[in-house]
Amino acid sequence: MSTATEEHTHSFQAEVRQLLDIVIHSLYTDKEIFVRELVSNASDALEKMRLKSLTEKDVFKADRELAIEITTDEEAKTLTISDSGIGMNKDELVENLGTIAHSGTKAFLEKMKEQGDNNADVIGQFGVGFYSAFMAAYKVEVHTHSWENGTDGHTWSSDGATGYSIDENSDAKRGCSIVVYLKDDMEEFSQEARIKGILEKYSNFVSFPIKLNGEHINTVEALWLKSKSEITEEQYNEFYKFTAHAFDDPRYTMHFSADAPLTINALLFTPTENTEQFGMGQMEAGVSLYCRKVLIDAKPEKLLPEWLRFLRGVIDSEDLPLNISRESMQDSALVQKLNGLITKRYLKFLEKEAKNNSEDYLDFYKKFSRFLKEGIATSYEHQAQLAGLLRFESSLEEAGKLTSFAEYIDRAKDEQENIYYLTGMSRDAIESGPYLEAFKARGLEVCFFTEPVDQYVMEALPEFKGKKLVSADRGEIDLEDVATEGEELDEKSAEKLIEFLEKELGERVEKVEASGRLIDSPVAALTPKDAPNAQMRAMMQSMGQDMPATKATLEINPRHEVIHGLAKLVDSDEDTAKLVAQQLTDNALLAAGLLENPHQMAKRMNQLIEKLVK
Ligand SMILES: Nc1ncnc2c1ncn2[C@@H]1O[C@H](COP(=O)(O)OP(=O)(O)OP(=O)(O)O)[C@@H](O)[C@H]1O
Repeated sequence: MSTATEEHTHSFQAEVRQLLDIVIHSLYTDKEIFVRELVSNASDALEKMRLKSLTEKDVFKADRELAIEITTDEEAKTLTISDSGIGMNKDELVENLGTIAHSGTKAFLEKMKEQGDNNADVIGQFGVGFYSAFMAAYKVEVHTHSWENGTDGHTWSSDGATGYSIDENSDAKRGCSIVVYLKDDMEEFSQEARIKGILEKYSNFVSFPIKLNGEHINTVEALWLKSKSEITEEQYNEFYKFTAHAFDDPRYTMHFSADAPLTINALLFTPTENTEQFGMGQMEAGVSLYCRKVLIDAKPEKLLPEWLRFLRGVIDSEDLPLNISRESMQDSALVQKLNGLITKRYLKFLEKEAKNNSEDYLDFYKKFSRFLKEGIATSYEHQAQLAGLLRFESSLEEAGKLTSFAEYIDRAKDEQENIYYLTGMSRDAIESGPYLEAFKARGLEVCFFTEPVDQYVMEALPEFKGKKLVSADRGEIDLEDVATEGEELDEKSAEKLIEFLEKELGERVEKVEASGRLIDSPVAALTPKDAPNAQMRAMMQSMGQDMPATKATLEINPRHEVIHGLAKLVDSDEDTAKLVAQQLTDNALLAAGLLENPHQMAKRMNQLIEKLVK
């Protein structure tokens, strides 16, 4: 049927060869998924065609019906899936079916490499799209003509080994016709009944007619418009996998309708896996916008906030004008309103899940907390709800146990006005730092935040339910004195010591103070109000930003033996006192992550040791 005029052979990109090797040799036990992949691609190509025809006048064979035609041929052992969608020109064939454009597939390969032989699990989490056809095929042909008038038709053909050929094909119709030449043990896919059984699962989600050997087999149904009681879990799962090209089951399925203030039918899926965690690029928005069953935009970017890009599914609103253009839609007040309403509703859903199924929620949180935190740092509107969804370790809970701000408030005394937290590299790092002891001694709980992004997140979050969020390394926190062991340095000696320290330390610190907050440490450096703290500084510096030096307040512990000793040393041996003062300051700045020039420290240490051993 095709007329080959000139033949071109091409090699697959190395990654494609690698991928095909995995697809052909190891693979999914579930062989039939390749049918789903091809039908799903056909459906996408048809949607793109429908949208294109709204704006493009010059379409090749514009009157061709938008449909999918599937034929089985038991004798020839072939399965053919044809669509009248947008098709591909030659460059697009090379780009789409010769390289790996999809960043997810690259991540898939990486993950396969990491896991070695044990890859069945990994495969379950990723799609390999079109290439999955080679699970069943010894050869695949794609006959295609792009929607663009004036371009040529082509046939792409490959055995899935090293490369493919592209020939001109003047008979190619608009769209794609994919012929799968089945391997001997895959002949079942050339039987009509087998294919019919497979298509039953999702053919009704396709909004175009599907014909199997000439017979129309689907009734287009908008699952999201049906009532929950009519839908089985399997239907929800199939719908998710089909429309989102997903390979996991949805973790949460949220299906609701509302009449006021807008008429909405929404079906939102939260995936089981966060593919960004596997080092994939940023996900694209994945909730489609419909108006009365008609697709307006498959991936509208502003329908939901960017930090909800992991959601999949459909939002259908009758209030949208059908003829709205995609560009003006993005910025319309209506879409903004939808955005706000649905985000609130979804966060409420998460709140409920967190309360009723806390184990499952924690699993979700471990994989998806990054998105919630991104939300706190970037959207003021939903901050309060998002803050309630945060989970973290704290000084009053054992290691590994996560808690929330609400639980913190329950445990705190009524009169406590602040929620205290510390950020650091790990729980260990925070616990061995100088800041926690003062809070511990006073029975005050401190939340631990140990991810690098937490610094940004906490800086962006001023309060929770009326309690101020305060970093425990801040100088301005007024902690009441607690009775502790050790005699306090008398007032006169303390004043004298402070005067000595301020003179000796000069520009290195903002000021020196005696405080009641310290328990086990002789000194601590406290970050002044409004100055970026250590983690923030490190982050800004790693991004190439110049940071002015932060001058800390040096607090001394007048009950500590080292301070008593230093006070005496000022009178008896001023040189050594100076060395000790500088060294204590270095120690405090080091613990605070504020030490700019550590080389001096080693030199001074040596001087001190010298004095000690003499
Ligand atoms: N029937 C088709 N009509 C037109 N273009 C197609 C068709 N099938 C595939 N393509 C093109 O080939 C590309 C690669 O397809 P493939 O199934 O490998 O990945 P994908 O659909 O982009 O990603 P995924 O399936 O992982 O979501 C598609 O993005 C699309 O541009």
